[in-house]
Amino acid sequence: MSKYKETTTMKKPNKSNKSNNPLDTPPLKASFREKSQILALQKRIASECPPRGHVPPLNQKVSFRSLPLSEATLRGLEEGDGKAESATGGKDKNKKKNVSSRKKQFLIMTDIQNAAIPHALRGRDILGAARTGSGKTLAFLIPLLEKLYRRQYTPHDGPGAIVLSPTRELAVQTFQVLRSIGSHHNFSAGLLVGGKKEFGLEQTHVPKMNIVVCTPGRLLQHLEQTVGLDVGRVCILVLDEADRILDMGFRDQMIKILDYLPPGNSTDDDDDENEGGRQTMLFSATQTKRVADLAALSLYRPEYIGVHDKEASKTPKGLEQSAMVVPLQHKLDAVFSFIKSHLRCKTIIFFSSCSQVRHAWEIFCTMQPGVPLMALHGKLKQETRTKLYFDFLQRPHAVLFATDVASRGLDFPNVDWVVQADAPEDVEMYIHRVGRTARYTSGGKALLLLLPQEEEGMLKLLSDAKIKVKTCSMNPKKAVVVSKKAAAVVAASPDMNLLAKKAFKSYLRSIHLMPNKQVFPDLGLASMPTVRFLKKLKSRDEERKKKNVDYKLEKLKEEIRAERLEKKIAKLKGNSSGEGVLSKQSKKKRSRDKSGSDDDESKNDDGLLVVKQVHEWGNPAQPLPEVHINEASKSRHAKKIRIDGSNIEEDMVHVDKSGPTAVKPGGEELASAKEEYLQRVRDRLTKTRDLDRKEERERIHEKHKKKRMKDKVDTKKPEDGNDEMLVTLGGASDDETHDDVESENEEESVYEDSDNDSMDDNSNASVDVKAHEELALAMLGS
Ligand SMILES: Nc1ncnc2c1ncn2[C@@H]1O[C@H](COP(=O)(O)OP(=O)(O)OP(=O)(O)O)[C@@H](O)[C@H]1O
Repeated sequence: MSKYKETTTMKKPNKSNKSNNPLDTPPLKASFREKSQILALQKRIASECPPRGHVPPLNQKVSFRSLPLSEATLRGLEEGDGKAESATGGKDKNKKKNVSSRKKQFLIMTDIQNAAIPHALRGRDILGAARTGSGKTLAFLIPLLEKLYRRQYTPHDGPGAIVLSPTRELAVQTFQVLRSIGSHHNFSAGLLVGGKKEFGLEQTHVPKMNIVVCTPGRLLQHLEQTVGLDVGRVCILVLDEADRILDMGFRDQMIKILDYLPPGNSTDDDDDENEGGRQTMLFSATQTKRVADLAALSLYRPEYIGVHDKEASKTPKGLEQSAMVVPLQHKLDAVFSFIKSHLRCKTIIFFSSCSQVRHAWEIFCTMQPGVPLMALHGKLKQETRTKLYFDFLQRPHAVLFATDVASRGLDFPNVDWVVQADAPEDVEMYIHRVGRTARYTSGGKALLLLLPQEEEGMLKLLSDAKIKVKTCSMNPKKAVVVSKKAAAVVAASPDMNLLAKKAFKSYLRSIHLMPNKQVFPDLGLASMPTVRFLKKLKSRDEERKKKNVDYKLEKLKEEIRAERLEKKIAKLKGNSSGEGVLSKQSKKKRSRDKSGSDDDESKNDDGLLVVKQVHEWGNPAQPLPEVHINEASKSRHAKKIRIDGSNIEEDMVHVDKSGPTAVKPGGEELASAKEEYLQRVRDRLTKTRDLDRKEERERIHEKHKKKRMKDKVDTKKPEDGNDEMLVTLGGASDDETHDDVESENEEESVYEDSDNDSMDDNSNASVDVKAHEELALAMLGS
């Protein structure tokens, strides 16, 4: 595939930045064969182009070969996309041999491609809308490549096309598809996303990139700061997920960016070769008013292509959608129950904020559900984000906790389930989130968790938008309660405690900020009740903590043992009744404690730790199984209680393995026996703790060792040196330039420098996903 070709002849900057003069077009460098192919393509485009406003019927199954496309693009499409390999999780030992057979080939156009590409080839501006997973990426990348090809751009000609993506991951993915289908073109392409430190290095490469795939912020940074960047020849601009670009507050940046670029199409002359101006294409699965605003800013007589507008549903055909009502306090239970009963699935779980994602991920990691857990959100370092993205891409089974940073455009193969733990803020967000599954022709399932308050409003909103959602409820046989364990985890660590509070606050904030108050009613949040709500949860939290500590039970056990011992001692002393060894006061206390525990039990039955009978949460009739707390944590917990002596009664008889100690309450004997006993317990616990710590250290050491080994293989440099931020998509690769590249690659080992944010205990990830590594490397830059 691609070999590097350093573009050494830099074009002089065009100060005006508005070069639209046809005379200013790049000199003709193509071979005679190419020139005649281009002429033939131009003729075909002119004669075969559909009239304005034409949208072909659906399900036409038209082949790419029937379009006036260059041989280079057709070959790229037919050779396909290496991403399909990842579906195996890279576990196939014969991978190298089977690569071509497993590559996803693009032979037949999807509906949006069939409808949009012919108009786009003619140079018309496009406002494209089609369901998620319907192939919009190729619908804009193919015309883009073709335009540069017909205009004979070479790596020396600088930027000719820009693709803007709202998120970094989406930009990476688009870049990946571009490299795959553009592998027979001789264009230079680059990926510019924020969060990387190599801005200076990027600056040297940007002016040489024919195709720039980027996020708006980073592009603007370059437009403003990179000397020598001439965007005067940009003849095609794509805004992927256009509505989101505006959503995210990119609007001002977009206006500035447009100001740098050549003006858009402005002529009615329907001939692309006349170079009327910059062609602009906007794509999204959800067209909103904002996109229309943007269209007004940058599109001229756009062709509106909404291929699924007349369809019964706005979501993919193969998608099964359901919703389940879950009270807030059972949300984690519901999510964990879901994970436990879908261990062999690939699942994305959406939360509304970074801290909620972190919180759920941290808590569930401690419970080791038996499937790799990952967390993707905007507060991670870019390197970590990229690694996670590729890690999840290649895994056959995993759970990804994510914010909406993963809701748009990402095309993870074989996602079985999308769970929305927090309701989306609007229908558009719902559509994009569920659209991470059931992509192209595959099926998928989506589950929406709703608070009782949200149920009515959200379901109405969805049905108004022609989205069919079945309501369902939890099967109690599959439900588990994690509240106790979660409370223990939170109680055990101040960091977790802080995170839990943060997660809850940001959840409240997100609900409070929800624009649609009919769907997200007060929840006690509009004014004062916010505090009430928080208070409520605090007390619940404390309850959970107490229950989890379970010190009363421990105390009771201790007392029973002591009572037995007391009897034995009394027997030895000839006091058969045993009276007086264990004080009446103590007995009273014990019975009080017993009744207290019973009370606690009944409280449990009433609320948090039970779910309703079949299909309902909160019914006291049927207690749910609790999540297994592993032995290590149990013993650690017990130690904690006893080391600080909190559960040891003043006036009690104690016993340990080394033998009974009879003590009289209040006496000197009692004091010294107690002290002795405590000392023994302390010693024993210290020993066990040391042992536990050692084991834990060894476990972590082992985990890091595995990770290091994995990283070592992962970071093997690609043979053809694809870890550049500037790549030539395909074509020429003479020895001279290759040598240059080899030496450059020697310096590049960014990926080696893995951070320690391993998101996943299971580190036996496949190491053989070169295509993805290459992109990760490209993204990380040099
Ligand atoms: N013509 C085609 N033949 C076979 N597979 C295709 C074709 N076009 C696209 N695909 C595949 O369909 C999947 C979805 O494509 P893509 O990511 O472009 O969808 P999208 O419409 O952009 O989705 P979203 O709205 O979520 O961004 C990808 O895996 C892609 O490889």
